[in-house]
Amino acid sequence: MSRLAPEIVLDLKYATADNFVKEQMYDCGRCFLRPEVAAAVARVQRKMVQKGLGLKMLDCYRPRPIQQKLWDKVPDPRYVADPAEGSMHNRGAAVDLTIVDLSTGRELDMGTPYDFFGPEAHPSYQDLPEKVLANRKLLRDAMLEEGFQPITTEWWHFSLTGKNYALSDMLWKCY
Ligand SMILES: C[C@@H](N)C(=O)N[C@H](C)C(=O)O
Ligand SMILES: [Zn+2]
Repeated sequence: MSRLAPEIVLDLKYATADNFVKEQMYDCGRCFLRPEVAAAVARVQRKMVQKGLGLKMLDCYRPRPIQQKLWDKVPDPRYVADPAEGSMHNRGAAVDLTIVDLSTGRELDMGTPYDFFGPEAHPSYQDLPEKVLANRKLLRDAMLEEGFQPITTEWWHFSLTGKNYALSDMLWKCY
Protein backbone atom coordinates (compact mmCIF):
# COMPACT_ATOMS: atom_id res chain seq x y z
CA MET A 1 0.00 0.00 0.00
CA SER A 2 2.80 2.40 0.96
CA ARG A 3 4.42 1.99 -2.47
CA LEU A 4 1.21 3.15 -4.14
CA ALA A 5 0.26 5.90 -1.69
CA PRO A 6 3.16 6.62 0.69
CA GLU A 7 1.31 9.48 2.38
CA ILE A 8 -1.33 7.13 3.85
CA VAL A 9 -0.67 6.82 7.58
CA LEU A 10 -0.04 3.28 8.88
CA ASP A 11 -1.02 2.58 12.48
CA LEU A 12 -1.42 -1.17 12.40
CA LYS A 13 -2.69 -1.96 15.86
CA TYR A 14 -1.83 -5.65 15.80
CA ALA A 15 1.84 -4.67 15.33
CA THR A 16 1.63 -3.17 18.84
CA ALA A 17 0.20 -4.34 22.15
CA ASP A 18 -2.43 -1.57 21.86
CA ASN A 19 -5.18 -3.88 20.66
CA PHE A 20 -7.97 -5.97 22.18
CA VAL A 21 -5.74 -9.05 22.54
CA LYS A 22 -3.18 -6.88 24.38
CA GLU A 23 -0.40 -8.64 22.51
CA GLN A 24 1.87 -7.62 19.63
CA MET A 25 0.97 -10.06 16.85
CA TYR A 26 2.90 -8.66 13.86
CA ASP A 27 6.68 -8.18 14.06
CA CYS A 28 6.22 -4.87 12.24
CA GLY A 29 3.37 -2.95 10.66
CA ARG A 30 3.16 -3.45 6.88
CA CYS A 31 0.01 -2.94 4.83
CA PHE A 32 -0.26 -5.62 2.13
CA LEU A 33 -3.34 -5.75 -0.09
CA ARG A 34 -4.42 -7.27 -3.39
CA PRO A 35 -3.36 -4.83 -6.14
CA GLU A 36 -6.93 -3.81 -7.02
CA VAL A 37 -7.77 -3.30 -3.35
CA ALA A 38 -4.70 -1.10 -2.83
CA ALA A 39 -5.57 0.86 -5.99
CA ALA A 40 -9.10 1.47 -4.72
CA VAL A 41 -7.80 2.65 -1.32
CA ALA A 42 -5.38 5.00 -3.13
CA ARG A 43 -8.32 6.50 -5.03
CA VAL A 44 -10.16 7.11 -1.76
CA GLN A 45 -7.02 8.73 -0.36
CA ARG A 46 -6.78 11.11 -3.35
CA LYS A 47 -10.37 12.23 -2.76
CA MET A 48 -9.71 12.72 0.96
CA VAL A 49 -6.64 14.88 0.29
CA GLN A 50 -8.81 17.26 -1.75
CA LYS A 51 -10.77 17.86 1.48
CA GLY A 52 -7.66 18.34 3.64
CA LEU A 53 -8.04 14.83 5.02
CA GLY A 54 -6.21 11.52 4.70
CA LEU A 55 -6.58 7.85 5.52
CA LYS A 56 -5.04 5.98 8.43
CA MET A 57 -4.81 2.21 8.03
CA LEU A 58 -5.49 0.22 11.20
CA ASP A 59 -5.22 -3.23 9.60
CA CYS A 60 -4.81 -4.64 6.09
CA TYR A 61 -3.86 -8.20 5.07
CA ARG A 62 -3.93 -10.39 8.18
CA PRO A 63 -2.36 -13.88 8.22
CA ARG A 64 -4.81 -16.61 9.21
CA PRO A 65 -2.87 -17.66 12.35
CA ILE A 66 -3.40 -14.11 13.63
CA GLN A 67 -7.11 -14.39 12.80
CA GLN A 68 -7.13 -17.46 15.04
CA LYS A 69 -5.62 -15.42 17.90
CA LEU A 70 -8.30 -12.75 17.50
CA TRP A 71 -11.01 -15.40 17.39
CA ASP A 72 -9.62 -17.12 20.50
CA LYS A 73 -10.08 -13.81 22.34
CA VAL A 74 -13.49 -12.86 20.86
CA PRO A 75 -15.20 -15.91 19.30
CA ASP A 76 -18.12 -13.83 18.04
CA PRO A 77 -18.59 -13.80 14.25
CA ARG A 78 -20.24 -10.38 14.40
CA TYR A 79 -16.89 -8.90 15.35
CA VAL A 80 -14.18 -11.39 14.34
CA ALA A 81 -14.52 -13.65 11.31
CA ASP A 82 -14.28 -17.36 12.12
CA PRO A 83 -10.83 -18.52 10.97
CA ALA A 84 -12.39 -21.80 9.84
CA GLU A 85 -14.07 -19.77 7.07
CA GLY A 86 -11.48 -17.03 6.93
CA SER A 87 -11.77 -13.27 6.96
CA MET A 88 -11.53 -11.01 3.94
CA HIS A 89 -8.42 -9.70 5.74
CA ASN A 90 -6.90 -13.19 5.35
CA ARG A 91 -7.47 -12.78 1.60
CA GLY A 92 -5.83 -9.34 1.36
CA ALA A 93 -9.18 -7.82 0.41
CA ALA A 94 -10.29 -6.01 3.59
CA VAL A 95 -9.11 -2.88 5.34
CA ASP A 96 -9.74 -1.39 8.76
CA LEU A 97 -9.24 2.33 8.55
CA THR A 98 -10.15 5.78 9.73
CA ILE A 99 -9.68 9.39 8.62
CA VAL A 100 -7.14 11.95 9.83
CA ASP A 101 -7.21 15.73 9.54
CA LEU A 102 -4.08 16.64 7.58
CA SER A 103 -3.71 20.01 9.33
CA THR A 104 -3.45 18.43 12.80
CA GLY A 105 -2.66 14.78 12.11
CA ARG A 106 -5.49 13.87 14.46
CA GLU A 107 -8.12 11.23 13.81
CA LEU A 108 -11.66 12.38 13.17
CA ASP A 109 -14.05 11.44 15.96
CA MET A 110 -15.81 8.24 14.94
CA GLY A 111 -17.61 7.80 18.26
CA THR A 112 -15.85 4.64 19.43
CA PRO A 113 -12.28 3.42 19.41
CA TYR A 114 -11.14 0.88 16.81
CA ASP A 115 -12.19 -2.67 17.69
CA PHE A 116 -14.91 -1.54 20.08
CA PHE A 117 -17.19 -4.55 19.91
CA GLY A 118 -20.66 -3.27 20.73
CA PRO A 119 -23.72 -1.58 19.22
CA GLU A 120 -22.18 1.91 19.39
CA ALA A 121 -19.73 0.87 16.65
CA HIS A 122 -22.46 -0.41 14.34
CA PRO A 123 -22.92 1.81 11.26
CA SER A 124 -26.68 1.80 11.92
CA TYR A 125 -26.25 3.25 15.44
CA GLN A 126 -27.63 6.78 15.39
CA ASP A 127 -27.47 7.96 19.02
CA LEU A 128 -24.24 9.85 18.41
CA PRO A 129 -23.31 13.52 17.94
CA GLU A 130 -24.04 14.92 14.46
CA LYS A 131 -20.33 15.41 13.82
CA VAL A 132 -19.58 11.73 14.54
CA LEU A 133 -22.39 10.61 12.24
CA ALA A 134 -21.04 12.95 9.54
CA ASN A 135 -17.49 11.60 9.97
CA ARG A 136 -18.68 8.01 9.68
CA LYS A 137 -20.73 8.90 6.62
CA LEU A 138 -17.74 10.58 5.00
CA LEU A 139 -15.65 7.42 5.38
CA ARG A 140 -18.43 5.06 4.37
CA ASP A 141 -19.53 7.06 1.31
CA ALA A 142 -15.94 7.42 0.10
CA MET A 143 -15.28 3.69 0.46
CA LEU A 144 -18.57 2.59 -1.12
CA GLU A 145 -17.97 4.94 -4.07
CA GLU A 146 -14.82 2.95 -4.85
CA GLY A 147 -16.60 -0.39 -4.67
CA PHE A 148 -15.98 -1.44 -1.08
CA GLN A 149 -18.61 -3.25 0.99
CA PRO A 150 -19.25 -2.38 4.64
CA ILE A 151 -20.31 -4.75 7.41
CA THR A 152 -23.14 -4.12 9.87
CA THR A 153 -21.07 -4.18 13.08
CA GLU A 154 -17.90 -2.14 12.53
CA TRP A 155 -17.66 1.42 11.15
CA TRP A 156 -13.96 0.88 10.27
CA HIS A 157 -14.14 -2.36 8.22
CA PHE A 158 -14.56 -2.50 4.43
CA SER A 159 -13.79 -5.19 1.89
CA LEU A 160 -13.65 -5.53 -1.86
CA THR A 161 -15.75 -8.55 -2.65
CA GLY A 162 -16.55 -10.16 -5.97
CA LYS A 163 -13.39 -12.13 -6.62
CA ASN A 164 -12.66 -15.47 -5.06
CA TYR A 165 -9.38 -14.46 -3.39
CA ALA A 166 -7.40 -17.27 -1.79
CA LEU A 167 -6.80 -17.39 1.95
CA SER A 168 -3.21 -16.84 3.03
CA ASP A 169 -0.97 -17.60 5.99
CA MET A 170 1.90 -15.51 4.59
CA LEU A 171 4.00 -13.69 7.17
CA TRP A 172 6.11 -10.76 6.06
CA LYS A 173 9.74 -9.91 6.69
CA CYS A 174 10.67 -6.91 8.80
CA TYR A 175 13.88 -5.02 7.92
C1 LIG B 1 -11.27 -7.82 14.38
C2 LIG B 1 -11.78 -6.72 13.50
N1 LIG B 1 -10.79 -5.72 13.35
C3 LIG B 1 -12.18 -7.26 12.15
O1 LIG B 1 -11.49 -7.09 11.18
N2 LIG B 1 -13.34 -7.96 12.12
C4 LIG B 1 -13.82 -8.57 10.92
C5 LIG B 1 -15.24 -9.07 11.09
C6 LIG B 1 -12.94 -9.72 10.47
O2 LIG B 1 -12.35 -10.41 11.33
O3 LIG B 1 -12.92 -9.97 9.25
ZN1 LIG C 1 -11.58 -5.57 9.55
